[in-house]
Formats: sequence, C-alpha cells, structure tokens
Amino acid sequence: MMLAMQLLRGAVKHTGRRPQCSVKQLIPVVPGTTSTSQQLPAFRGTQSSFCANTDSDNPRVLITGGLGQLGVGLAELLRQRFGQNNVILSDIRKPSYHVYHSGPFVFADILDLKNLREIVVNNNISWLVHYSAVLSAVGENNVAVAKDVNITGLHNILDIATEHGLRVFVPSTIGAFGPSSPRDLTPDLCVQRPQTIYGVSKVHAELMGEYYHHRYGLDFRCLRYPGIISADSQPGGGTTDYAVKIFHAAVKTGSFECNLCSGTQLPMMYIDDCLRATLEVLEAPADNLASRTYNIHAMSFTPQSLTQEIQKAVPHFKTTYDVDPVLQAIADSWPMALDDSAARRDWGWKHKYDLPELVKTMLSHITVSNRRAQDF
Ligand SMILES: NC(=O)C1=CN([C@@H]2O[C@H](COP(=O)(O)OP(=O)(O)OC[C@H]3O[C@@H](n4cnc5c(N)ncnc54)[C@H](O)[C@@H]3O)[C@@H](O)[C@H]2O)C=CC1
Ligand SMILES: CC(=O)[C@H](N)C(=O)O
Repeated sequence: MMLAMQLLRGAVKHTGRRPQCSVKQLIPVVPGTTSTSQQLPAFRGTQSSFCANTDSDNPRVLITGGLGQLGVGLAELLRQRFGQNNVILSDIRKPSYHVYHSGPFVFADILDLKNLREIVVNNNISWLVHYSAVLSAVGENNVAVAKDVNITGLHNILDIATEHGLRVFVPSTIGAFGPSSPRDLTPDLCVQRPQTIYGVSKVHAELMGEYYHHRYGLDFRCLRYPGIISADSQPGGGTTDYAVKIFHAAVKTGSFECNLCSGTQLPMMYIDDCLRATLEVLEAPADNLASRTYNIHAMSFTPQSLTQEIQKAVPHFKTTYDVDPVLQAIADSWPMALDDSAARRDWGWKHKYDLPELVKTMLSHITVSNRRAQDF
C-alpha cells in the first residue's frame, strides 16, 4: 500500500495534475485491510492499478442503505445493465429471502469506516450509491440518529470514495430547500435554509460533495429527488409518504386518512423515473455536467388532486384529513415544483410518468400484487 501511495504521489507530481483518485496527502493513512468473508464474486474485468475504474463500462457498484424504498429497485436496474454480480446491495438490516437470493448482499454500517473500507477494497468497488439516510419525519423524532447517519455517515462515504477514486452518487431532496427558498419552480441555485435536520444534513451533503469535487477531484454526483412513489416498496418515514399509502388504501379499503392538508402541493415522481435518472446521471460524461447537483422534476399534485385522479378509476374512493402539524409545517416549507431545466439541458433528463400515468400504473401494480397474495 505504501509503495502504491508513493508511486501515485510521484505520478501526480510528474503530470502536475490533480489526482483523480487518491488524496493521501489530505486523508489519514489508510490502515491495512484484512481479508474477510465480505468478499463477493469477482469482477469480470481485470484491474491492477491502485485506482478503481470509474468509467461507465464495467463498474462495480456498492449501494448503501439498499433495503429502503429505493435501493432494491436500483439494484435491479443496475444489475440488468452491469451484471448481477457487479452490483452489491448493503444495509444494516436483514434482507428478505427474495432480495438475498437476487444478487450479492453484505452488511454495511456507514458509521463503521473500517468495515466500509474493507467492502470497497475487497470487492473492487468503483461506484458508490449512497442511499443510507434518516428521512424527514423520522429525523425530526430522532435528531441525534439523523445527525449520525446523515452527517457522520456521509463524511465516511466521501472519505472512502476519495481515498479509492470512486464515482459517488448521493441523493438530495426537495427537503434541502426551506421556507425562504422560492417555492414555485425552485431553481438549482437559490437560498437553502431548511428547517429539518434531514434538510440541513442534505444541504451539508450537497456542499461537502461539491467541495470534495473541487478540492480533491472526487467524482461526486447528486440529484435532488422529489417525493418518490413506488408500489412494491414501502416509504421509510418521510413527509411525502402519504402519496404511497393512499394507493394501497384505495385498493384495499376504498378510503384514506391523509396527514397533510388537501391543498398541499409537492413535487413527486414515480420510482422508475427516479431510478432511471440516477443511472443516467451516473453514466453521463463528466464534461456534460456543468454542475454536480441537479434538481429533477416530473409532476406536482395535492392530496385533493391525487384523490380526484384516483377516483377516475375507483369512483367510491374517499380521502379524509387528520393533519399532523409537524408534517404539515415541513411540507409547507418545501417547494411546490422544481425547475429542472439544467438537468434536461446537460444530460438529457426527461420524465415519462405524469399524474394520470402514475395513478394508472400504481393502481394496476397494487391490484395485481393483492390478487397474487390472495391466491396464496
Ligand atoms: N424516498 C423518497 O421519497 C426520497 C428519497 N431520497 C433519498 O434517497 C435515499 C434513499 O431513500 P429511501 O430508500 O426512501 O430511504 P429509506 O428510509 O427507505 O431507507 C434508508 C435505508 O438506510 C438504512 N440505514 C439507516 N442507518 C444506516 C446505517 N448506519 N448504515 C447503513 N444503512 C443505514 C436503513 O436501514 C434503510 O434501509 C435517501 O438518501 C433519501 O434521503 C430523497 C428524496 C426523496
Ligand atoms: C422528499 C423526501 O426526501 C422524503 N420522501 C421525505 O418526505 O422525507
């Protein structure tokens, strides 16, 4: 390892360019790694250099926090593209039988730097998708945990990614804006003074990632996701969760009690669009990325307009309201719609699902999986 570091330093000095991967002069010396049972099926290409291969052809991807609402779907998409064994899901929870058998899975606590480093080194990881987080609603009830996971954990991820020359994707959120941000067509660059620990930690992540990019050459990429809606994975404790739960209620009981006011408009996106955007920005040539943090947008709706759209397919469906003041205050401080023109211009972002398409797709997925469950 020391020899590799010396060679790397020499190479950097010789070319006079910023190192693309290691920044050992700024990061404490990497302790020796030990071989553990964390090693997973081998990369199909050959890699002998100290730096990982971050180009798009044969990445080895690690997804942290992969058992939440988004990680399993992303792993499925990335495995279709890069091969089943080249995408490793990780989390601190135990995977379901199906997830465990669908591809590589390891335990990874993002607060354990040594464990993370071992996984990255032993599995020759070149891309890191950092999904571990404590979301807005849960975060307000557990500020200390949110601080640890969303801030300390993020520091570990950025340090590991910088040490090993990884391309790193960290999602941000509409929650990174606050009451003093413009609320309609919120631009990429504007005042960001969020009032949740979740939002504060995500602004921190955006700024730290961009700082590491400028300072150390880290290949940091970040999208600000709207509220994400999915049929076969449950939301993890956010303010936008109602927009997932409402579909299950429409199919199962025909009524729903909403914890946000009927007129609360928020930006939302169907999961397939969100995951495709993530893959697209990960694969985008660096030269196309004028920025490292982009808004993405698909649709905006209120509980009332969503209810009306669902009623077109389920005419007896009814929504009642029992507003949670904490969640309402959060929602009222978030954008109603994002301006994502830079993402559309720079790397060709285009959503496929609008509100009618979202409702049709969600209702049909949930109806089919309910029928299947009843057949067993
Ligand atoms: N789902 C959504 O609507 C949106 C999600 N995002 C972001 O996308 C990412 C993924 O979101 P979701 O899948 O919805 O989140 P989630 O809350 O469903 O899942 C987060 C995962 O992180 C894991 N985790 C918690 N502490 C950990 C630790 N110490 N080490 C490793 N893993 C740990 C949890 O076990 C959980 O499986 C998050 O960063 C979130 O902020 C951003 C905007 C919208
Ligand atoms: C929009 C998000 O980041 C998330 N779904 C939340 O509501 O906390």
